[in-house]
Amino acid sequence: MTLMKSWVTSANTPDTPFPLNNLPYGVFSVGDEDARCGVAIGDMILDMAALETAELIHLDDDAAFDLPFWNDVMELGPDIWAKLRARLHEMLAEGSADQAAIEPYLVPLADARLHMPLMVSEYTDFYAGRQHAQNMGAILRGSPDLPANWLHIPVGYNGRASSVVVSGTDIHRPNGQSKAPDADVPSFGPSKRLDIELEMGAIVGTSCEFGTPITVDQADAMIFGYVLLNDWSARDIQGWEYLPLGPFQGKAFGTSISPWIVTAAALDPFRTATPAREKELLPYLDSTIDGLFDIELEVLMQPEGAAKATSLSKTNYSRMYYSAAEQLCHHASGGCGMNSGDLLGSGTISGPDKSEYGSLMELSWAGRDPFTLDTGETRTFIEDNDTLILRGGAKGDGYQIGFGTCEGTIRPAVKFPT
Ligand SMILES: O=C(O)/C=C/C(=O)CC(=O)CC(=O)O
Ligand SMILES: [Ca+2]
Ligand SMILES: [Mg+2]
Repeated sequence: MTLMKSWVTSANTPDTPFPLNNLPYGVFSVGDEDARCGVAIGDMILDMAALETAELIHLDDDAAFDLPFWNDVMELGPDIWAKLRARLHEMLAEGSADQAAIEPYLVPLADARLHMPLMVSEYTDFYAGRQHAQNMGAILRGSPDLPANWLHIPVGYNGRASSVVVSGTDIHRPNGQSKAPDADVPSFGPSKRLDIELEMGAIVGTSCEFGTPITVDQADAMIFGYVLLNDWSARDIQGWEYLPLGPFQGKAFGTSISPWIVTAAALDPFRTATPAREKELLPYLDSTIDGLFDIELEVLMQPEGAAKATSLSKTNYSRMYYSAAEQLCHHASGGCGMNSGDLLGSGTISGPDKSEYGSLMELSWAGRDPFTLDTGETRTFIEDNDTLILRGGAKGDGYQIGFGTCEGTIRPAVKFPT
């Protein structure tokens, strides 16, 4: 696939994250105007609500775009998603007859504030990165051996939708209960081992009914798009609470996502197969599709006052063992209905080498091996006022499908009421 040219000339440069091939969906506002749906193109946002009012685009009998979320469009399903994308391509392509009519509805990205692009109905996080699972086993349980279920089940836990926030939202260091290895009793206070997890988030567009299982191929068709996702993790809280039921408060205080939903359609040229199966999966997890994507990912850290961020690691989404479609199929397999707006975290993405690790827990090996930033400072975990940044994009021939960044700054813990 090569660059599709647009009359929005900033969309034709090789380094823009938002060429005509991409067209990611976000929610934006300018000044004190209401937040509404927009589509990124080059360094501009196409104001979908204004286009709808001007009757230049029409999806449904109800307003679909003068809303601060994309859920109404997501619910309409793949045929309408394809029609919308085709209409956007037609309007924005070089030589389009619509150029003069559309031009007034472009807003500079630099003037806009970006909001959550969807209402997250529920959030589930998986554990599908093999290197990450082996590293966590080695660090926490003394052995890199995978749990007995891991090669058979996309392991996951139910997270919190209420604390999923858009990139740029500050996160307070959580207070919580933990127990130091040499302490007799637990204590309560600000986490001392605050971490990130580099993940992709898959967004469910169409629902499947309570009680109705789906195939992996059906699950894949339900996925509207993908975002970058940081599953902030308080390792000391997690380490004390997680047996026997898994993560709880250690991951409930915040999950950040990038502001643009990159559609499954835009990512289609970058599909890759899941890796060879070490153990054959049970038939309900069979599929005919390539469920992963070749998306290059990077983790960076920027301490307060530093002129630029330090790159900590680089990896690729195609490293995962299970695809989002397999995870969604497994999730629904027992009869659990999946809703439009469901967010599935891929699990932490770590490649085989240390330069590809997707958490500070792994990069500092549980704090034993500090790393050095470009400022000369060292870190094991996150300090107050550090900013953590995830970046990602799929690289085509002379263009890229970018996600924008997923970033957040850690602020000091709030004082607990006494
Ligand atoms: O191995 C463990 O005990 C813990 C693992 C995690 O914290 C990872 C988790 O949230 C799932 C993932 O992101 O892969
Ligand atoms: Ca996680
Ligand atoms: Mg969360």
